[in-house]
Amino acid sequence: MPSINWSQLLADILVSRDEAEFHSAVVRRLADVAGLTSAALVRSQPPEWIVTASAGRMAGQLPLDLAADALDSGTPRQASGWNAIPLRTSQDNSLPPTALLMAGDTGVDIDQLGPGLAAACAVVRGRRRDHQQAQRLEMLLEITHQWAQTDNLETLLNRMAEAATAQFDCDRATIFLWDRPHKLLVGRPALGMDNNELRVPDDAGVVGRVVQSGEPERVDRMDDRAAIHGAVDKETGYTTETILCVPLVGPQGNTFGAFELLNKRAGNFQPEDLTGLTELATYAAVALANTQQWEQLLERHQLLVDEAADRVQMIGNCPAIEALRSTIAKVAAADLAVLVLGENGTGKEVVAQSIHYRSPRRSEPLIAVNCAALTETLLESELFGHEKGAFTGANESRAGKFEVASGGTLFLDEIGDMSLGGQAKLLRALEQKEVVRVGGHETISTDCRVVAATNQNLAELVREKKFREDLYFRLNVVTLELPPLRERGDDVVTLAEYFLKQLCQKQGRKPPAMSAAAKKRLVAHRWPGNVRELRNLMERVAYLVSGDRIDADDLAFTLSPGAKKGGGMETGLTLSDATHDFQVDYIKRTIDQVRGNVTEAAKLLGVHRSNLYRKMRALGMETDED
Ligand SMILES: Nc1ncnc2c1ncn2[C@@H]1O[C@H](COP(=O)(O)OP(=O)(O)OP(=O)(O)O)[C@@H](O)[C@H]1O
Repeated sequence: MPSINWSQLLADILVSRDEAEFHSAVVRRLADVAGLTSAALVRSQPPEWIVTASAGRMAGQLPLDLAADALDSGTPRQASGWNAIPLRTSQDNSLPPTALLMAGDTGVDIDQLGPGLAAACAVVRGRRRDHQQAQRLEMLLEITHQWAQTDNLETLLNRMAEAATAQFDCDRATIFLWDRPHKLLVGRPALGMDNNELRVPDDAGVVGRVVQSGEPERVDRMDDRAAIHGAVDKETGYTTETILCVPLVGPQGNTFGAFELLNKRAGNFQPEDLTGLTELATYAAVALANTQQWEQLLERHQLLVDEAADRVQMIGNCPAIEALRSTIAKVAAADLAVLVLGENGTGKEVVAQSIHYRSPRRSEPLIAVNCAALTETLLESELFGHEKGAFTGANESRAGKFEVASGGTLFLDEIGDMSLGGQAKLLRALEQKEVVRVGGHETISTDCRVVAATNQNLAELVREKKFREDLYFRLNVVTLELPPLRERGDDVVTLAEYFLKQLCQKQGRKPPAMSAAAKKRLVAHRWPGNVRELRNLMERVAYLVSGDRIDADDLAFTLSPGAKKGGGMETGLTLSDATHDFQVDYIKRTIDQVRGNVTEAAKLLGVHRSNLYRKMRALGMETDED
């Protein structure tokens, strides 16, 4: 009596990697049974039949009607020497409708064979599902990691579509975002559409129903075409045959869009595709929410950048300033190192800001460092950063200005005051585009454009060997020179009126008008403190002059030490103005004498440090406390 070797079939279950392999093993084993001429496994996938495995002599066509009969009735059928046995199991309803067809005198107990094989198929299928599940999770992890690094919505949507078409073996994928106020679903990517974007009413077709109901939907090949919103196919010339669509649900449980797959490459979308896409959509929803927040942040940042850029204005129409403005416009985009020369207070920092905000680096930081204010050791830590414990007081690691300004612009003010040791380190950082934090070992790449400035004659310093020649050439690719204010003619008045307007606006009042005599006096002054001095004067005037007119007498100038060189103190001042000017001048000279050390200056002047600050403020002088 021929019989099936069940122990061999058991071994087949163990070694088969998937159902297809197991089906082949089954029909091979059956063909070995004496008396059997042919065996085949067939699966019904309307409108077609798929022969998943066959063995033996295939005389003529397989009796597929008989197989259909057996599947419909759920019991074995016999006709014209063929047996059709439905593979069904009571435990697993997810088995696709499959039947075993056998020809010849089987002698096999067919009542036992159907449920036995079905159970074995279910085991193989289950194992395959577990394997796929593990693979899917692995892939999901990889995909979501990639998504987490994407901060641009467009790129993210494209990546999601790519990942989904590959994972679900389908032709297209589209992510729809719901524009509720306009009752629209905006789908991207959308091949064949303008801007790669699709706009459909939010109640149209499968995707419309999915967002409205919050429930997934599936359309198979044989389903009613009416379910599909035909207008899009008409426009793109594409034929949609199968669809799988799931809602995108936000963190508050709100549906904000849908994830749609089109045209599974083989057959219809399967239940496991639905599970997989639902899972993928959960992660997609999180990534999309993050990106949108990120984009909002970027937009806000951009607004701040625009605001900061608008505030930088280089006022003045004299030929030198006009020429400077046009050179800045040319060099800003070129990413070249720029050296800005000019006396104190002429606007060197304004030039650095103008360059930065006109350059492609404008959205990145602009960082200013005053090289004169720091000792060599402090400067090194300021520029390159330090690691925790690198020196006494380094309680925490800190990034240096080179790191912070990476991508943006580093403004090195008073570069002429940098020590030779500091210059050597700066040169290395500029050449290698790398820094090492003080007390650290790791090299950190930086990419910042350097704009340096000084009020000293750098070429002279190079000749005197106080400034490195190689650094001078590295910083000095383009030189911009700011003229002193006394050489800018009527720009003094333009600037004075600009500052006055700005300062009065802050106080919420109309700026007072300047008399002709006041303007004349402004133009005649030598302005040793340049634009800064003018600004300070206007600040005082804006606070002290309450009327709507400024006269020459209202302008009590603050003479800085440099003014002496220009011919001494002005005459024609009231005694009170002259006393004021003398005090300002004397304090400034004393502070300069001790290189900016206010405590030392206070000692020389015989006053307490805090009293000196108070006096300076009363005189309208700038203090380093401001
Ligand atoms: N052309 C200008 N238009 C408008 N404001 C200006 C102009 N030039 C200078 N200022 C203003 O004058 C003040 C001093 O300018 P800034 O700090 O740029 O000068 P600086 O040359 O860098 O000075 P220092 O040499 O002391 O560092 C700032 O308040 C600046 O905004």
